[in-house]
Amino acid sequence: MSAPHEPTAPFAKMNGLGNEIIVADMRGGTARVSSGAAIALAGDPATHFDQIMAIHDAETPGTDYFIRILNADGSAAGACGNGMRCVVEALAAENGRSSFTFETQSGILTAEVRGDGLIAVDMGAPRFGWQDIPLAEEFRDTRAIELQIGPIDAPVLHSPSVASMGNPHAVFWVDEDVWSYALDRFGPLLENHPLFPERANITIAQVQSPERLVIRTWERGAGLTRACGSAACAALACAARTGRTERTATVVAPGGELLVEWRTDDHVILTGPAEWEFSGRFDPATGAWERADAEAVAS
Ligand SMILES: N[C@@H](CCC[C@H](N)C(=O)O)C(=O)O
Repeated sequence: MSAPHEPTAPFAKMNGLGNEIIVADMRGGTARVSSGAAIALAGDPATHFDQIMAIHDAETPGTDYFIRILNADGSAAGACGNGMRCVVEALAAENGRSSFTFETQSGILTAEVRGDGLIAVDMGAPRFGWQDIPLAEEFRDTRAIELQIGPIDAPVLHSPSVASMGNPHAVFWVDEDVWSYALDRFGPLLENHPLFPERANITIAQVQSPERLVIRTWERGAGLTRACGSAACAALACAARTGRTERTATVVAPGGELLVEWRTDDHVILTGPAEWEFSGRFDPATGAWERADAEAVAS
């Protein structure tokens, strides 16, 4: 670990159901976390993360903070449900508040700490138009688009539903156990398929009952993760839209269970836990970092 250059910013290493998150406190200044810093932190096993959630001062009246989201490859993301829960957990520990209004690249969203300690994030409305996702060509019906992988006459995965939750998602429906698919091999090919001009998060989903979905996700810019909140929301919305499930279901990811509700007002509510691991300070330009003392706990 190299010595950070000044000025440094506080961060907390956290996780949302095993989705590895760094919450970076960038308030009170104009500095941003650079792509290079993100790549450096992701490449260090001690700080490896799937997303950085950078908390900035609010830009729009009526909002509390602006959240910038970076993937492990340094690219920007419009949404991160598990990361938003980590942000809420960190802010609630700091100021005792239980509800927040955030602005992100994809719009305004609200979140609250529930009485049982779980955190509910209003992820907004799913969008299904082909330009919204976006797709490179017109598909009038995005409940099942023409896309497959594997032998042409016996595809391994095919006909995904697609949706935007502020970020692009493709959901492939499977009958077999989700662990029987080589998502580490197919994920990168599908993420970068020419049909997705902004790449896409790739999920395989097995419907176990109208109230239970099992998913695995290859995340755009991060690879295989133990949970992806926006993918859980996209999978539930696509499942309900195609009559596969009810509008409320438990979505099971490798890291555990999330509750997803697609309300009648079109908003998707994602509920689950968030966990603090350790805190430190880092240089947002380079990613050089140091751990806080054992006594200096969550930021
Ligand atoms: N882990 C996230 C999604 C992260 C963003 C994604 N990789 C993208 O680039 O769109 C979640 O919990 O939603």
